[in-house]
Formats: sequence, structure tokens, C-alpha cells
Amino acid sequence: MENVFDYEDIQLIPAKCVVDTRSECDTTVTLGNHTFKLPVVPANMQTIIDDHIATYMAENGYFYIMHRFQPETRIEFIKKMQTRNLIASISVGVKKEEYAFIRTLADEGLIPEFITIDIAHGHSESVIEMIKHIKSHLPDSFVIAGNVGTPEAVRELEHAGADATKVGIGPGKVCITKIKTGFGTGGWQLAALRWCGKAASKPIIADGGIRTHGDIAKSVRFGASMVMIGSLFAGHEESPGDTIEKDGKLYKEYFGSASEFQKGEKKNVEGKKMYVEHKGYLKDTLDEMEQDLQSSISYAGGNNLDAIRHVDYVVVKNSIFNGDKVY
Ligand SMILES: NC(=O)C1=CN([C@@H]2O[C@H](COP(=O)(O)OP(=O)(O)OC[C@H]3O[C@@H](n4cnc5c(N)ncnc54)[C@H](OP(=O)(O)O)[C@@H]3O)[C@@H](O)[C@H]2O)C=CC1
Ligand SMILES: Nc1nc2c(ncn2[C@@H]2O[C@H](COP(=O)(O)O)[C@@H](O)[C@H]2O)c(=O)[nH]1
Repeated sequence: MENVFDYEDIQLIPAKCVVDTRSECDTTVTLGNHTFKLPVVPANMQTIIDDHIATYMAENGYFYIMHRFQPETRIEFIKKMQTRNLIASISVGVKKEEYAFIRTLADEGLIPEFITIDIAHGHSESVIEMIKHIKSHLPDSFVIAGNVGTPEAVRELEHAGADATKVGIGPGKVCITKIKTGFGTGGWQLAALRWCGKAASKPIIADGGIRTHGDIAKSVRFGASMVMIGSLFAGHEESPGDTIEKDGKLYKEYFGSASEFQKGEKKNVEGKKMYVEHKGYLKDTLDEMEQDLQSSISYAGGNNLDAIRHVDYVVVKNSIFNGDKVY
């Protein structure tokens, strides 16, 4: 791998504007048979999404992926969403009981529109087998498989039947995989995305490392159809993490899915807990993301996301903030 870089190292180069107002720019994206308002999905983590947020996202035309950490609630969740004509988008692991769960869904005629296979090291036989199992029992569900960080992995999971792959091993804000194992795409996630994108024949979801709204446009430029985000969604009033007050300021809890707080034990821990500043309401962040992305599209010289995919860029090596703070 040569020329590695990350989000902070890149600036996209503006092209001549073709719209009269940014509101003409279309941020929608299609995944499978569904079109969503933004190419953004909150991370399928317990401090990021719950029933309430999933329902809000689905009702308002956004993509969501429910986490898999309360497995016994998934059947009711699917029924509840589909009764309301909302998409059902769930996560599964790869352990034995998950095979039985997929069989139960098929037996009961419950077909989630989206199923995400969510494990740390997705380039594995266990994920390949699970993709095949889901596709044989629920052929109409759109299967997202991950996480991976190499073109070989993308090809193998696509070949096994995955409809999309999720790229990102270790770039997350509460991730300690890179420190504990020495492996991953932390520090070069954007370059890894480009590398994987060149091999992909199906959509890629960039997962982890997004720190600013501009990083969403950069992900799209380097091959992502969709971008999964944890930390930027952790601080909302609606976020499921606990709220604490310190020195008169409010903070929200955000912990990794492989942290001891999630697992309830200190075994194979690859995640940590932190507190992020309370930042108001989810709706306001989603609106701001849409406006910022509309602006990105206008700078790309087009009126939809595709324009971003073709812009030139420069490598500026960590200098874009020039010592300034973002806010
Ligand atoms: N995107 C990322 O960078 C990372 C994300 N995570 C998140 O943490 C959560 C827990 O992940 P995970 O531990 O995979 O889930 P599980 O605890 O459900 O483990 C899934 C299965 O994979 C096995 N497994 C896990 N890691 C490895 C590995 N490195 N090599 C071989 N087998 C492995 C586990 O066995 P055993 O535990 O016995 O090894 C288990 O059988 C997920 O939500 C995942 O997305 C975790 C780390 C990195
Ligand atoms: N290595 C770990 N990665 C984790 C863990 N829990 C979640 N994640 C990944 O992080 C992203 C979110 O990243 P962010 O930079 O937007 O905050 C999430 O989607 C997972 O892929 C973990 O415990 N360890």
C-alpha cells in the first residue's frame, strides 16, 4: 500500500458551481430497493441507537441499523416496524444461536429489509457462512457484511452473496483495537476506503473515523455509498447513553461495542468508554449534515452526490485546520 492518508490529510478541489442555491442539491442515496435522505447511518451501537431513534430515522426517510445487543427484542422490533410500514433493519452476529434466529425469521415469514452482520474481523469463514445462511433463508433481505479493511475481503464477502460491505477496522473514536492488536485501518481509513472501493462491485459503507461533516463528502469521494457514524451521534438529547453533569455542563456516555461496559466482562476488550459533550437534538444535526452536504455537492460542481465522486483532491498532510479549532 502506498500513498496512505486519512480524512485530515485531504482537501477536495472545488469545481464551477451549476446551481443557483444549495437547496437544489440532492443528498439522497439508494441502497437496495430503498432511497434515503442522506448517505449517513448512525452506528449500530447501544449508546447510539435504540427503538425510539430507529423509528424516528425510518419515519423521516433516513437509513438506520438497529444494534444486536438485546437479541431477544429483535422479532418484536421487526414486527413493530413493519406493521407501521417502516423498514426493518437489524444486526446479527455469527454465533450458533444466530443461525437459529435466521431460521425462525424465515419460518415466521418475517423478512427484514436489511440485515447487517456485525463482527470485528469480518474477513472470516464465519461471516461467509452467515451470508450464505441468510441468503438461503431470507433471499429478499439486503445483507451488509463487515467489518473489513482490504480489497480481498470485500471481494470474498461480495462473492459469498453480501449486497454491501462495511469498511473500517479500528478507526472508531472509542476503538482501542489499533493499540491492543497493532492492526487495522486507524490513521489511514480514507486510503483503505479508496483501496477497497476499487475492488468493490457493490456498495461500500465507510465505518468509523468521521469527525466532521466534511468527512462525509470525503468518504463519498473515495468510494463510500453510505457512511456509518458513532461519535457525532453520541451527544444528542435522544442518545441512549447516560447523561451526566460536570462543572455545569452536560455530557453523554459513549462506549465501544467491544468494551467491558458492553460485554459485562473484561475479556477480549477492544473498546473504551468516554463522554462527549451534549449537543442538542438529533434533528438539528441531521438538518445541518444535509445542508453541509448540499454545500459539498455545490462545491463539487454538480447537483447530486455523484458530482462529489469525480472531484480532484490534494493531499495536505494534517494541515487543513492550521492549528484552529473546528468550533
Ligand atoms: N469496527 C471495528 O474496528 C471493531 C468493531 N468491534 C465491534 O465490537 C462488537 C463485538 O465484536 P466481536 O468481538 O467480533 O463480536 P462477538 O463477540 O459476537 O464475536 C463474534 C465471533 O467472532 C469471534 N472473533 C471475534 N474477534 C475475532 C478475531 N479477531 N479472530 C477470530 N475470531 C474472532 C468471536 O470469538 P471469540 O470472542 O471467542 O474470539 C465470536 O465467535 C461488534 O459490534 C463489532 O462491530 C470490535 C472491534 C473492532
Ligand atoms: N475497535 C472497536 N471499534 C468499535 C467498537 N465499538 C464500535 N466500534 C466501531 O466504531 C465505529 C464508530 O466510529 P466513530 O469514529 O464514528 O465513533 C462503529 O460503527 C464501529 O465500527 C469497539 O468496541 N472497538
